[in-house]
Amino acid sequence: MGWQLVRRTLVIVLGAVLGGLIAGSIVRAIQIRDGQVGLARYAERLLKSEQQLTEDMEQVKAAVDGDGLSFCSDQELTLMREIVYRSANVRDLGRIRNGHLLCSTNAGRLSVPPSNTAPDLSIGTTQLYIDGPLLFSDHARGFVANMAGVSEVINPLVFKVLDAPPLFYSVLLYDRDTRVVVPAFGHAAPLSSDQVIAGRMVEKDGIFYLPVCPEQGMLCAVASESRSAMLEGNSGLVLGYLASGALLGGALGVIAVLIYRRERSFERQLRRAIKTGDLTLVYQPVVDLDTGKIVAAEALVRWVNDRGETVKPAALVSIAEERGFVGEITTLVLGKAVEELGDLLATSDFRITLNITAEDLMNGRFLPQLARSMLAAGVKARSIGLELTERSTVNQEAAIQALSQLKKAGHTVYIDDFGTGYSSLAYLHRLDAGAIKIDRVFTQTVGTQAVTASVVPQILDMASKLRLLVVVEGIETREQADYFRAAGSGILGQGWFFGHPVPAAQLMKLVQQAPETLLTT
Ligand SMILES: Nc1nc2c(ncn2[C@@H]2O[C@@H]3COP(=O)(O)O[C@H]4[C@@H](O)[C@H](n5cnc6c(=O)[nH]c(N)nc65)O[C@@H]4COP(=O)(O)O[C@H]3[C@H]2O)c(=O)[nH]1
Repeated sequence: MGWQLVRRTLVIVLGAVLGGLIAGSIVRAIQIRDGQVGLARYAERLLKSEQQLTEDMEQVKAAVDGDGLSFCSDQELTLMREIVYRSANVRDLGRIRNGHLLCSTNAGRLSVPPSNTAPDLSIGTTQLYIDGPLLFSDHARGFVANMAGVSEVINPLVFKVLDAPPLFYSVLLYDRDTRVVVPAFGHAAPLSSDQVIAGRMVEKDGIFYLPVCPEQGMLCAVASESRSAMLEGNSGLVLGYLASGALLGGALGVIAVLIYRRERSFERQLRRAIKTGDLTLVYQPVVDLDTGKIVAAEALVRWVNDRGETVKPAALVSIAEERGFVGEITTLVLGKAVEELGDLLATSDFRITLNITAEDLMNGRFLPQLARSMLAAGVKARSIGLELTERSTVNQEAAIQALSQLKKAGHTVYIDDFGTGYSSLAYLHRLDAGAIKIDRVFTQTVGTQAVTASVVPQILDMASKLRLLVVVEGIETREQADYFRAAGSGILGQGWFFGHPVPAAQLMKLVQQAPETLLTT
């Protein structure tokens, strides 16, 4: 009892821990997704700033180019100073002739033009210096764009306003012809030119980088944020998720324990019912379609549990199979069937069929038990057929061996629910089964347009070639009965049209009655 309590508590605790873990990973995934959405929004803002800078630089150049004043004159220098004063991004403005800077707003007219150094990047006629020397002081350096006729020094803090830790930016120069990308402003981004141009999110060393390059212009941007920063914050929400996950997991654990207990109690009740013989049998008539005579019956188990509920046989058989005691049900059914119908079987050609499982086939006890029961009741082997689903014969070699033993003993083996499994014709031949029971899904297609209807004639044809007895299951209408009667001779039918499963006494009465004119002439 103590151990059981420990086990149940463990299941619930495990459920809670698992639930917490699952919720935790869901929250993390949500946080990362939200973080990436935020990063994309930030990248858009960077792009807008880049566009503004590009437009500003172009307007400044156009204003100087078209000023109509004489080159580097006092009037032009005054105008250029006004332009710089008004510009948000340009900090110094100069005039270039023959590749040499001849005057600038900061330095005035230059008697000796400064010597030219190699640019970091040349795009068309524009030469770009990321960290170029500035004229107003020996140590001053900055971003310089020398265009045809005009030189512009850009405010190094132009993007600084966008720095919003934990979000960081990098602005890069982009030469579309050579597909080369060179970092210019902001933080370093360890991406190759191709990665930047591709514009797809990349994660490197725990940092997400989102590059964006506009369709035009010479600037690209990369927005970045670390994974850990994305996962930080909103701890209330995270804790909430974790707690609900743990709660849900715990609740699932409780449900699992309850289901287990229910199954255990179901199993206990069933075992008790088998011991006390509380399982009963009903028999469903099987009719020769040619004559309308009841020639056989299928034994079907029935159980009303402690609560007065009728339990479906498929459910109790599957629990018994799962827990390894289905053989006890087979033994009980065999004993009851022989006890209830032994006289009829011993004194006539009437047959019954019993459902058996793969476990019965393999356990080695079933066959001798069957033989003993028949001997005691004076029943011949051909009076007892055994039904096996295709599923039970999956273990091919063992099934073939077990089936051949049954056949040798004189029993007919029926492949139940035929057509719903995976038996190939060749396999069926190797199994050496004597009969097939065509599943009721095929019977239902008779008289309909269902595609499977076309399978029925093929099954019948194949059965006739292999000399297999055919029982058609689930006949519910006269039309279905007529169809199969017309389809060949010697076919047997079973279904509500001929009769529901009934207790033994009622079956005996039905068998003794003259065949009803169930079939049309
Ligand atoms: N819709 C429809 N159904 C019809 C008609 N005629 C008969 N049936 C139902 O179809 C099932 C035929 O049995 P099964 O294919 O061997 O399928 C059986 C069999 O596989 C298994 N079973 C029943 N009794 C036993 C048993 O004693 N041992 C074993 N191992 N399995 C059993 O449980 C399954 C279900 O049995 P049941 O619920 O008794 O359901 C029975 C029967 O009541 C019809 O015209 N229309």
